[in-house]
Amino acid sequence: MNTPGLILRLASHRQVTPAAFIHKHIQVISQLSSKYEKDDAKEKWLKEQGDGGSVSYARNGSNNDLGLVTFHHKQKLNAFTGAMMHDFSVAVREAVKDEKTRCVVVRGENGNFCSGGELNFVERIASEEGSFVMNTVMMTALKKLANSEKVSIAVLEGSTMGGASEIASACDIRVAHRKSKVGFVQGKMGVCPGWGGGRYLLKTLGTARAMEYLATAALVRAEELYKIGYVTHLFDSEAELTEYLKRFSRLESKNAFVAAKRMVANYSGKTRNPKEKEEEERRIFMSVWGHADHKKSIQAIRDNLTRAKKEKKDKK
Ligand SMILES: CC[C@H](C(=O)O)C(=O)SCCNC(=O)CCNC(=O)[C@H](O)C(C)(C)COP(=O)(O)OP(=O)(O)OC[C@H]1O[C@@H](n2cnc3c(N)ncnc32)[C@H](O)[C@@H]1OP(=O)(O)O
Repeated sequence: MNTPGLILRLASHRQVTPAAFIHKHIQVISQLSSKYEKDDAKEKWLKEQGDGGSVSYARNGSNNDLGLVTFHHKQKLNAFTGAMMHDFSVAVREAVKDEKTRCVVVRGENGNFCSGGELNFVERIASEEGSFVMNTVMMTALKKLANSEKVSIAVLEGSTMGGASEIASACDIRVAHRKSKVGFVQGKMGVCPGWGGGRYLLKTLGTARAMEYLATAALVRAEELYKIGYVTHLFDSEAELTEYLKRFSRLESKNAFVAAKRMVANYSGKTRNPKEKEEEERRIFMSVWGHADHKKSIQAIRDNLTRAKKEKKDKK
């Protein structure tokens, strides 16, 4: 069956959850939570669903500050299968604990990010158990990525569809090929964000635009997303993207780099009351102020000023 036909068939499964079913879902969730107590049982179940494709983690050879999480399923525009959701969780764990890197770049192979859930896999796991396992595993992976001390950068190319927009939104930064598009199309399949990315869609788009895009299954061009700040950089070539990514190696002090990420996360990620956020901000600041890097940087700036002043004097 071709893609549109399969999407229509899946959409006909749409089931609005009337209030009466809420109780059933609460019961079902508690039964499934005991059945799949450990995360690895859920990841194993997804791996067993197979269906091709993989996700890898590797350090970026030319720029060791960057760790690369790559989706491999080019014949289906990197659509995510169960095996890929399993691999994504493993790759994110490896990426966030890699002591050599500062950033995690998330990208699809072959010039395409990801076209969402792989339709045959999605159809096969269209059950309460499937929704619980997929949602829990992907939510855990996205939270790990968003809350890590690494700066995460999604490189959007070709199509980013449905659940893939949730991965992109969970990253700190989104850069996009000028001709790429993002489809907030979960509703077209009769569902809503289900990869645990709902909170990140709101955080990055704002309530009104998230509502508009999700309610209309909007397919949005990168240039529009750049205008609203969802995408912070547009690129037209691989060389330009490589140059852009080098910017994340400029800060000599890794301490200061991590503090910047923690400062941003403090006010955006966790739900804390303002007083706790201020105390966390102070703790973050005090972790870098007076640090060896701080003193070294003061001396470096002083040396630069002296050198610039001398050059100006010599020119006269
Ligand atoms: C809760 C989240 C939810 C979930 O988990 O399921 C979602 O992610 S909902 C979103 C699901 N994804 C989609 O609805 C996207 C479906 N694909 C398309 O709309 C188009 O493929 C598009 C716009 C991404 C690209 O169109 P284009 O014309 O450039 O390429 P083709 O359509 O010819 O696709 C090439 C090739 O890839 C196969 N393909 C693409 N997307 C999927 C997919 N999601 N699952 C399985 N296979 C996919 C497509 O069938 C073509 O294969 P071929 O064998 O050449 O026909």
